[in-house]
Amino acid sequence: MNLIEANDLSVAYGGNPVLDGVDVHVEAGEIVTLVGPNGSGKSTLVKALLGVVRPDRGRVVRKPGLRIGYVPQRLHIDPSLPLTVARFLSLPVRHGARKVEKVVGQTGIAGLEQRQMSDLSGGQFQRVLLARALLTDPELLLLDEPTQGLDQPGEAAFYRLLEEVRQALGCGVFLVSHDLHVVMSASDRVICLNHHVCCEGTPNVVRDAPEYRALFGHGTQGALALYQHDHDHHHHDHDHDHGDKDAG
Ligand SMILES: Nc1ncnc2c1ncn2[C@@H]1O[C@H](COP(=O)(O)OP(=O)(O)OP(=O)(O)O)[C@@H](O)[C@H]1O
Repeated sequence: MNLIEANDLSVAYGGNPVLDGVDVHVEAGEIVTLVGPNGSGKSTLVKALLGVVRPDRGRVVRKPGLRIGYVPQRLHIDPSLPLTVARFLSLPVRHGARKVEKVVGQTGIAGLEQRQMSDLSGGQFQRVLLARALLTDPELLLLDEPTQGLDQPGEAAFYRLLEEVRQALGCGVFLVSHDLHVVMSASDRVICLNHHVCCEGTPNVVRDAPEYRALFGHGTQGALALYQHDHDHHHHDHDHDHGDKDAG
């Protein structure tokens, strides 16, 4: 059963169509990545899934009682406002100490609890946002460009963390990325959006799809290879086919 699905979803702002007949779904335990150029409607789709944007046509169906953990695209915290990580994690709802400790461990932010939010690095900040989203035991994590502003190793580390969380919780993950980089191969499914769904499938299928190439060109292949290489401890030569297929 799908955790969430959008059926024939259309949204227009002031007569400008932003989403046009979009169908997407997320099942339990899968990581689905939404890619698309700037302004293609990715955040609008996330907001529609969250229920904060009302569609003009179509509808969003959630599994009854679905618990969603949301990690926003950005969150500005006034640096003059004293706010420790521990306090931030207790907003808007205070959770039990054991629960907090578990999530803090899961997201690798132990030791940061008494630090000011405004003093955190970009990668630490994103992990804290993820930790807060995890405190509600989400069945679905919705993340809108969670690695914005991180360098490529930071981004790769964040996606590995997401994979671990998915494994540990069995939750579905729906995340937005506009730059692709390392994200694609961490996904079970990639959906390429440009107001409508241009193409979707496994990372490799989408990477090779003409609709995707038309939008993004060929520039991301290197990044995809880099990520795969990163996970592949047996081979250090990734310039060539390993030839395994020809064996026998
Ligand atoms: N509340 C709003 N009122 C009017 N126009 C809006 C509103 N929200 C978004 N838009 C417009 O809708 C279009 C899609 O915006 P959206 O934020 O969904 O795109 P995106 O794919 O997430 O973009 P980016 O990659 O730049 O974050 C843009 O042209 C944007 O200016």
